[in-house]
Amino acid sequence: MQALSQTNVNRARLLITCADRPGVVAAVSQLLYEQGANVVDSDQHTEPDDLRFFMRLEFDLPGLQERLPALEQSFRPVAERFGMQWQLTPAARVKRMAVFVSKQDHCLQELLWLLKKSELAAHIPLVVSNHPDAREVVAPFGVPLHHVPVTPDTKAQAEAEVLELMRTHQVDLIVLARYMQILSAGFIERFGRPIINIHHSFLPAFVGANPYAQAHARGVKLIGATAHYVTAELDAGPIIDQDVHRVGHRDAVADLVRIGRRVERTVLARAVAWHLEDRVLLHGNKTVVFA
Ligand SMILES: Nc1nc2c(c(=O)[nH]1)N[C@@H](CN(C=O)c1ccc(C(=O)N[C@@H](CCC(=O)O)C(=O)O)cc1)CN2
Repeated sequence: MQALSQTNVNRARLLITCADRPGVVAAVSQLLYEQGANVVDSDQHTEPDDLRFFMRLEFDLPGLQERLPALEQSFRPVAERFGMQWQLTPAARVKRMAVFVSKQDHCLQELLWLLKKSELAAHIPLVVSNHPDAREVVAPFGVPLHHVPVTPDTKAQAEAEVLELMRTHQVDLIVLARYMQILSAGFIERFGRPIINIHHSFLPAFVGANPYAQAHARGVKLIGATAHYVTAELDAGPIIDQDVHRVGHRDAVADLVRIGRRVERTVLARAVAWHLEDRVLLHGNKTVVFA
């Protein structure tokens, strides 16, 4: 069971995806009005290519916690009428986020710092790493680190151990904060919930390992970082956020790595915050982000 944060316990978020047609917005608004809800934020988008409709609403409903089952029950006929995929989430229900890291700890540090400053609406029950280095990073934040070494011969056993940790800690979201192990399709399927990765290049350029070395060899004038959902295909999942920074011929690979760290941690933090606030909707292998 996710913890309830101190945010407005009567606030909820409703995400909707369906085929676009007249009457969708009116039907949703009318239903919420009839249930006594007050809409405080609403955003929508219709994809021109396939006329797919996306909507995100935030609303307040007094006694939300007790009235949620009845609200869901009353919304179902509207969802069925329009063929909606939908998700109704109390804003106070804080997601449980596991962070995975290898040796580069700047993205982990960013997430832990933002959590400490209450700028990230999540609870981090554990950090998982294939190396022990981050133990000193997490200690001041009181977050346990589970060191699960991975070798080609032990990968399956290691993934089974990590999956059990995800289950026992009731993890809703995994964030790969420069975790340098490729997750198997089986792991992704068995976890069955969102996994966000920060790739240290402006995808789709420079997929895979060592993107800064690849970028330097190519003579790029921009380096970047990409936060994306993880799929079985490496660095090919739906992109949530990206950013870039200028570089030049005087910059060695080490300079690209140094400059890139700032971009990586900013992009990952923004993407994770948007996911935690239920602002990211999937559209095939793309996203609609109501930032
Ligand atoms: N199924 C997926 N797993 C992971 C993804 C992904 O998109 N899908 N992203 C990576 C992160 N990553 C780049 O951002 C990345 C990590 C690791 C490698 C790689 O070649 N790793 C080698 C071994 C590395 C080591 O010895 O530590 C490997 O696993 O064979 C490439 C890209 C995280 N996982």
